[in-house]
Amino acid sequence: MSQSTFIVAKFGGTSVADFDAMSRSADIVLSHPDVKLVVLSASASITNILVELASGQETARRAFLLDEVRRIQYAIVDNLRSAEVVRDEIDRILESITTLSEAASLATSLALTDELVSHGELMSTLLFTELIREREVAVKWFDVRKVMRTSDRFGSAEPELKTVGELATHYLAPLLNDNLVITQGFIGSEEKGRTTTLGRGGSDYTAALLGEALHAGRIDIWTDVTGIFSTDPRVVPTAKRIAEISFEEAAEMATFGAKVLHPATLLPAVRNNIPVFVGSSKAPNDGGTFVYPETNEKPLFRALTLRRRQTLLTLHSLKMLHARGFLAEVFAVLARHHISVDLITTSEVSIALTLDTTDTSGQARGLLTQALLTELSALCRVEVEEDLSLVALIGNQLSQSPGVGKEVFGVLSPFNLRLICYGASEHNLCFLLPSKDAEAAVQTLHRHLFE
Ligand SMILES: Nc1ncnc2c1ncn2[C@@H]1O[C@H](COP(=O)(O)OP(=O)(O)O)[C@@H](O)[C@H]1O
Ligand SMILES: N[C@@H](CC(=O)OP(=O)(O)O)C(=O)O
Repeated sequence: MSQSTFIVAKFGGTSVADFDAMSRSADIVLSHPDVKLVVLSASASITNILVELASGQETARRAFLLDEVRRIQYAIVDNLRSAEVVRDEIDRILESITTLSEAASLATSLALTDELVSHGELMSTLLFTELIREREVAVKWFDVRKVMRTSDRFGSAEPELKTVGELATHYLAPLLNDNLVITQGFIGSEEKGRTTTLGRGGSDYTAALLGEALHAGRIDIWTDVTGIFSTDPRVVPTAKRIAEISFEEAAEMATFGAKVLHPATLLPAVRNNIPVFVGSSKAPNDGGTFVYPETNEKPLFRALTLRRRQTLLTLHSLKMLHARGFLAEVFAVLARHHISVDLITTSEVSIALTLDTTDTSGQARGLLTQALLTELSALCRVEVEEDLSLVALIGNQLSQSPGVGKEVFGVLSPFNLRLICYGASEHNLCFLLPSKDAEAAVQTLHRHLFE
């Protein structure tokens, strides 16, 4: 397969939310003959419902949630011509969801959660495959777990790249010669065959990983916005679309909370120089954003991102004054608990840090276990502050340009900033503030720097 033409197209939850959305997405696929592989998320809201079921629900709530899943998926089935065949398959999956939800109400586990949650992508892909088949196109449904080999870190499994490459070449590549292939984003399987997931929003990552494994020429991410904007258009409706953006800038945006791309999406693209396109399945003719290895334009201020539900840990130790090894001890504890630190500032007697939650549901609470707090408390006094948000200004040469601090922090003077990181990266300047002020801070900064 030629590297220059083959496209992997990924459609997110809103693009397969209902029959009309699926039909629009099918139109996009069929109008792009170079699209050979389609990666889908679960229909919008299905994953959230399955996550809730997996957390263990009492009978009445369970019945309500199961009805909701059935209602959303049946509404699509009912519009298909060969509804009965697909209905049987969807019914089998619904039965499996019911059984697993009952098990989760007795005892939950991350492995069970991944197994249960994977059913969302299994259903959306079955429905979409049938919809494409009705357009008289040679199409195959493919279970991505056959090739997406991951670690057994349920909930945020890491792909095993070499194996994924080998399995994809063996099982998936041959199918692409004569068929359009529809497969699942987000899910994978570990060595023993148990289902895993790549973390919330992980379908973008799947598309990029499969693009890498199969030497795609482009990865198209179809979502509900017409590209990557200067900030989340839901927060600032006047945000401007970015026509072209570099891998580096887009990766910074994704890492710092621009939900439009999963933070890991660009890793495979960067490794293989595969351009990424982001567009809206609701308005496919309105263009979008191209993400390229490099762009000619490198503006000082590129975009603003907002990441909610951040937790700040402040660790106070009098021992730290003129002492050696305190930071090393703290980081050893965090590493033992598989926690990567996101932002950090230090003073003579304290460390303030936030936890990197980008691979999880976006909430730090699960990371801050009692065992971790107990171990840290043995070293220092621990303070935990929640309900904070992280705002990042993404740009180029930020730390080498005079006046950036004055321009940014001057505008932010009405806000109480809890932590500032500036200087470590030339591509970002970030700060924490109470969540209640976060949108206002983004709106104010956007008005000042981008409008
Ligand atoms: N800078 C940004 N540009 C565009 N969209 C953004 C940005 N930051 C956040 N978003 C949000 O990302 C959403 C799309 O991501 P997501 O909801 O995960 O879509 P999908 O379900 O298609 O994967 C948009 O609706 C938008 O609110
Ligand atoms: N369905 C999964 C995976 C995903 O990527 O979804 P979306 O493309 O709708 O963000 C989730 O909700 O996390």
